[in-house]
Amino acid sequence: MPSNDVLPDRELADIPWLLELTEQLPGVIFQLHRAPDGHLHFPYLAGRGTELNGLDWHDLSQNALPALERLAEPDYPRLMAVIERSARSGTPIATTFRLRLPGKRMSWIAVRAQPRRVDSGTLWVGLMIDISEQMLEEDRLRRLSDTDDLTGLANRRKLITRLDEELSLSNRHGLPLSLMMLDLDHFKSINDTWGHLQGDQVLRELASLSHGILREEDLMARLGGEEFAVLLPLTPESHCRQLAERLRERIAEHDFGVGHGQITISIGIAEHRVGDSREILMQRVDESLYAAKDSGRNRVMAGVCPPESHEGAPPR
Ligand SMILES: Nc1nc2c(ncn2[C@@H]2O[C@H](COP(=O)(O)OP(=O)(O)OP(=O)(O)O)[C@@H](O)[C@H]2O)c(=O)[nH]1
Repeated sequence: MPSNDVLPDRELADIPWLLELTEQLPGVIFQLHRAPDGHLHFPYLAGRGTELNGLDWHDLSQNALPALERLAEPDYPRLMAVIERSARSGTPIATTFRLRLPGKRMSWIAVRAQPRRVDSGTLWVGLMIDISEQMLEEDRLRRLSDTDDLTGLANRRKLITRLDEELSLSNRHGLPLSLMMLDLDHFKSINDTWGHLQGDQVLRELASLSHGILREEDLMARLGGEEFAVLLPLTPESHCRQLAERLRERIAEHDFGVGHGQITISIGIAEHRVGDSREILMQRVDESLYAAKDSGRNRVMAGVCPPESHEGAPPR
């Protein structure tokens, strides 16, 4: 191998050096060939990334299928569509996919490849690199930025993102969608009497208690302070009200360690009206919550109902 790291001349004598270099690459460089009948194979594969258990790279030089069969379920049709599009349009492939190899967790792979038309079909030259660590880190950061530190619930940011998605589904398909906003009653006096740390513990317990009552597809978020919201997809207001009453009761009954019956919540609810914006829905829920506070706390109120039906839960 030459002593410097720049290839001096492209002479035949340099080929062993080049081969050694490619074998050491922390990834895979490849040629992928697609015949007119769709058959795919890798005429050339090199790099340290080829040392993957469970795949025989010699077989892949005849047929790419054993590698494609290792793709994660949704990635297979997507990658095949990307390859087809690239072959048709002559545009490069630039995508990521997940590959499952025996004895290993799912690996995230990034691929870049340039196509070229050849007599026998299409030939890509490209590279693949394992980006699993980077994806894990991105996932961790995304979770952090979506999560409320104290309670582990979603934060306002996450709620807004999910709410916008659900609103668009609801508007498109006329599906019911309800929103609940809940706020601890007289929480300041809990903090003043028991201290902020105990107050924090109450918030955490309230979060886990409520979380246990909700369905998998519901999203509970802490909006800040002692205010929470629950997004309930596919839920009309009548069901939302039942759930809110259950929550309210469960919390009023629970022993938070700060004196029995001291922790109660007020809840405002509203069902989305198709065509309304997110702001309008949130404003309606907010108004319901304030109405619940104004009319005595420890109760559930819905803005669209006449005031007399807004009374708190019937005595138990
Ligand atoms: N322990 C704790 N307290 C918090 C946190 N965030 C906000 N608070 C407290 O929550 C209290 C909210 O007080 P207020 O806005 O007056 O409301 P409230 O006392 O609950 O009264 P109502 O909502 O009108 O029933 C304040 O004492 C805040 O310091 C937190 O993260 N931890």
